[in-house]
Amino acid sequence: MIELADVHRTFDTKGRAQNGVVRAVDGVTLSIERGEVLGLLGHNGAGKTTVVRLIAGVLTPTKGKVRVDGQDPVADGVSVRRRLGVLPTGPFLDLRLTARANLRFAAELFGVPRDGLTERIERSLAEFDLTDRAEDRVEGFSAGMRQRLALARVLLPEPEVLLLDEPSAQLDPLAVRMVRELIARLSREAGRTVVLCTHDLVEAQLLCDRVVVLDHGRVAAAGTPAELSAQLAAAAVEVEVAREDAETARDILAKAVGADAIEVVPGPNGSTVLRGRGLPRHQLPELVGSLAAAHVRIYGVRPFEPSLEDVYLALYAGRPA
Ligand SMILES: Nc1ncnc2c1ncn2[C@@H]1O[C@H](COP(=O)(O)OP(=O)(O)OP(=O)(O)O)[C@@H](O)[C@H]1O
Repeated sequence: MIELADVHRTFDTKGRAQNGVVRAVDGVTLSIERGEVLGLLGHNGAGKTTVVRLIAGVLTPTKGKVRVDGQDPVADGVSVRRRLGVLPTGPFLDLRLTARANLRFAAELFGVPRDGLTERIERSLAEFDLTDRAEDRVEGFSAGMRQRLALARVLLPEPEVLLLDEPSAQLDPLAVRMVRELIARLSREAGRTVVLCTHDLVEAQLLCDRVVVLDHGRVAAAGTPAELSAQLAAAAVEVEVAREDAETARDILAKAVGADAIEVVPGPNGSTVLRGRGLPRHQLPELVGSLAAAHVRIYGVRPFEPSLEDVYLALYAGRPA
């Protein structure tokens, strides 16, 4: 339903970047299915927001094609925007208006039917825990309250596609959980398509069906979190041993995976955890046998499943930000 085909977007700058041109998006091809939650990851300046702005039709590609349900977000802007809910990173609320008035204004702007609108606004205020502050001007709101109101505003017209640029930035842990549950519910129950820009890898792992990692405007990796883990961060084993036996255990593990593939971290209750990358599963019993034969006190042996964070770090290892 959302297609980007070899999309480029450059910006002219006054001399600081190469030849005065920034390649914000540099040949991105990707498609996002209906009902999918797609995570856009990448360092600061990787091109995430630019991709979102291209899908929203706020920017025109320098080259390539963007389509939302077959329509061009720039040429068919009105029709495409009717289906999109965009949460930008910057402020877009009217600070002089109250929370309730901001929602009323948005409803008018997006042509939300008047029938049942008052109830809908009250429900939305309650859902985002803003009922008590509904008559206060937004200029007096904390960053987290503004973000909650911004989300309420985006969701009011019930858009089919949500483009969310860092939705949980600035939120306290409770609000973060609320927003994550909301996103999960919107995709699961309401079948909404969500494009989620985030720096939070736990959030991406939790919510996204698929993630795309951007690096200098290009797709550096794409797939489900599980696929990326399998491709990019080798499976490993974690062995928890008594601290005094860590040296012996390390030598034994090194014979199996090589000294460079071992990471040593403090474990619980004063123990030591040795993480060995790339140990084939069938060698695990032999490893445990060798450790036991050397009288290493073993407190635990577990396979280590790489998280999206490990994938991300593996992907960016040794590269400049
Ligand atoms: N309007 C603009 N004018 C000039 N350069 C721009 C403009 N918008 C984006 N850029 C540049 O394009 C590159 C990509 O920016 P973008 O905002 O898409 O990155 P991002 O991945 O969203 O970063 P962040 O994680 O910091 O939000 C950056 O080098 C940025 O400076």
